[in-house]
Amino acid sequence: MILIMKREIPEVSTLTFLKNAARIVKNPLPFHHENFQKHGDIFRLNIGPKKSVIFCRDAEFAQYVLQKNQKNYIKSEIQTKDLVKYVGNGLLTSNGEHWQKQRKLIQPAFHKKHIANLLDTVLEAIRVEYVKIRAGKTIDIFPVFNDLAFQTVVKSLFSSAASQEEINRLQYVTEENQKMLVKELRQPYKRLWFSLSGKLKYHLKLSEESRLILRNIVHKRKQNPKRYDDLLDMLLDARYEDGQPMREEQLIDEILILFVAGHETTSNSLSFTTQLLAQNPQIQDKIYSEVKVASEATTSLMEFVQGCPYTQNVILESMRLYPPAYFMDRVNLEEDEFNGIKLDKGSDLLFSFYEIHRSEKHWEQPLEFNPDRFTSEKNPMAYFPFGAGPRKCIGSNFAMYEMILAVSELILNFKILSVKEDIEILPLITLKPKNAYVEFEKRA
Ligand code: HEM
Repeated sequence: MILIMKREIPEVSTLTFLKNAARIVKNPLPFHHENFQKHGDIFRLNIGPKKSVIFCRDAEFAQYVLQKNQKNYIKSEIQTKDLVKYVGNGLLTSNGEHWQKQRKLIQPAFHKKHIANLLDTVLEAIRVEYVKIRAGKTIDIFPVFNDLAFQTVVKSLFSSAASQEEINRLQYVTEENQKMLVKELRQPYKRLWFSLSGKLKYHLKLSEESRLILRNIVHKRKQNPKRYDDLLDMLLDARYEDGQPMREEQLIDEILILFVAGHETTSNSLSFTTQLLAQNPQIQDKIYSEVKVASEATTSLMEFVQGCPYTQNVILESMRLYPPAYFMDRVNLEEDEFNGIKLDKGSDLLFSFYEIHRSEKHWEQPLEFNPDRFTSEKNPMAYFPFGAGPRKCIGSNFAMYEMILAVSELILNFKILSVKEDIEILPLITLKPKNAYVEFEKRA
């Protein structure tokens, strides 16, 4: 019989939390790091009377919660209540039976064989955005990738059914509402003011406007006998076990969710990757050689992306150091215990993927950018860029193929030059880049 010792969770007091509040609002990661260094891989942060969050950077514990005992863990209200009012109740924002039903229905649309049909559209969208890149000028690369990632999701969903004006408006609303959500989460004491001042109402109206645009696109598609084999066709074809299709408002919720989930994460990751490449010209050369060979040796884009393992490892390594989804929260439905740590029912858990991905326990020289570490696949257990378990990112293959196409197309056409030493981060709902300045030199 293995005897497991009971372990108390070290506590960080409310006073310490309040003393550090200003720097936590600016960037919570150094505060988290200091506490992990002081207390170990788990600590409880008291944030008010009877309110605390348990912070973890234990990969095994994360696997336990997200995979082994996932039935006992649900998402917190940030995603299932706060985000719902803007994007509705779909994959990212629901729990329990409703989530399960939607996941089963939507999963097949993201199968590799369907994504293969979308890759030409994705590459076309990438090329349109890269026309904006001017060689010899210092630019912040984030806005380019931000537009690229939005265009890619919209065009994969609707082919050419949405006008550029509609796409721009959908992007504007998605981004404005995400900014508003950040304000609500970071400044909860202003919630009453947001409501009284009409700010909240304005943002809910924006959501309604998006829904109207999407309803029109869906109606037109339903009347059009032509097949496009885009994501919208897949979602319209999908049937629940009882043979019924998705209700129209549910379909619109899911589309809004794909905008939110698929756009900022990808643009963050591409921005960080580009900055890391700017600092590592020898890695750009290796990508260039691989991509040149793959583009000559393959006949489809699916073959091409699968023929670029080094480029893929560069992106994986970039997401290790800068995971766009840098934390994940869960709440336990019933009391639980893991390795002697007792969790009361309803505990708020927050796993820091940023810390797990940089932990010396799991990674050799963790702060070094070394794509080759993924060749040996030594540490898959401590790597969570797309989450884990049944709620793992449904768009992970789509995102990887899109990013391989984006990086390879960039390197085929340009050398990326470094213009600043450090890579700045802005940890909001996702881990965003800040001042992502680089320069480009056109390849001959
Ligand atoms: C680099 C790009 C991406 C990253 C790092 C990323 C990361 C993640 C993570 C960590 C989760 C799990 C959240 C949780 O369990 O709490 C997730 C879920 C999700 N992602 Fe992604 N994602 C990316 C791109 C995409 C794309 C391109 C799409 C769609 C086009 C997408 C759609 C979704 C959806 C719908 C969910 C919810 C799945 C569910 O709960 O069943 N993601 N993503």
